[in-house]
Amino acid sequence: MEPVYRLTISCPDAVGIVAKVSQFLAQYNGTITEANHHADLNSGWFFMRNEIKADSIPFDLNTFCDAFNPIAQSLNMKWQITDSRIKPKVILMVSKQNHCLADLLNRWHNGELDCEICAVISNHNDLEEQVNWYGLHFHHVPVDPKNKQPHFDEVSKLIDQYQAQTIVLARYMQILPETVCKKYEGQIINIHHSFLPSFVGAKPYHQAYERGVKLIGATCHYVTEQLDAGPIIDQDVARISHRDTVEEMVRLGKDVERSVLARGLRWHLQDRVIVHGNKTIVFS
Ligand SMILES: Nc1nc2c(c(=O)[nH]1)N[C@@H](CN(C=O)c1ccc(C(=O)N[C@@H](CCC(=O)O)C(=O)O)cc1)CN2
Repeated sequence: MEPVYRLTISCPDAVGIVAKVSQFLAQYNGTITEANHHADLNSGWFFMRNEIKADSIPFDLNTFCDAFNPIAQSLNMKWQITDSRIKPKVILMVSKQNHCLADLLNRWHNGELDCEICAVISNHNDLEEQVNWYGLHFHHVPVDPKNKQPHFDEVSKLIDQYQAQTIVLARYMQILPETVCKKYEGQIINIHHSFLPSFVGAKPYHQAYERGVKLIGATCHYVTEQLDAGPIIDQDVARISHRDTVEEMVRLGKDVERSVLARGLRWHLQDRVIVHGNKTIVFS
């Protein structure tokens, strides 16, 4: 893949934003290989994502930031620029279900997920052998139902030790405390096994079965302290019928969970997701 810089911008809408950013890049002979914009007329905010050929910019990222800052400040931008050659560090968190973990590990192993998986953390040791097969670190951090805080403290310590920027809850089944959610805001991605906002919380397939739904789904979202209510990155559904037992719904749902989590994570790793309030703009 051609090395690129990924420039993402959010700012109050105004005339000339695209022109000023494009003029800045042209001034330094920057070659734009992908450009996406969105003006949210309801909120009055503007969102941009540019990919720029890394070797077309005559200086490093720190110098780029110094040069771009005056424009960013003049337009009250929230912005970031990353280099596609630097693999994002990812930690996966699981409990007992392995279908999402197995899918992510396989995609990572065959190069579909361009990231560094630093480790897998679990409150159970069921999946240790599967993780070790890939030569990855596995940390079993048990949960004491009477006092969960030591578990969360150890999880936070491991995230910081590995310097992971992204944490993926791949059917990890513990509710993270507000402290953890705030500390890693915008960095924790969850796969919820329903089409949110329907069926929040535990056992959504059982809730759906009792409701008699004709569609089941999965939702990839950022984690906030409010359970299964964070900004949605991606969703999908599958048809079911009265003939399906809840076990069949779970089986059919797993395919949706796997594809939605992989797609949402890939977009996040490519800086294609911008969070604004409790929503996302996804430049897929
Ligand atoms: N703060 C948040 N934590 C978590 C979120 C979230 O959105 N915000 N998503 C969940 C994942 N999840 C559904 O997708 C989910 C996981 C666990 C539970 C739950 O009730 N867990 C029980 C313990 C269950 C057990 O010990 O087996 C609990 O934590 O008390 C509901 C929904 C991940 N965390």
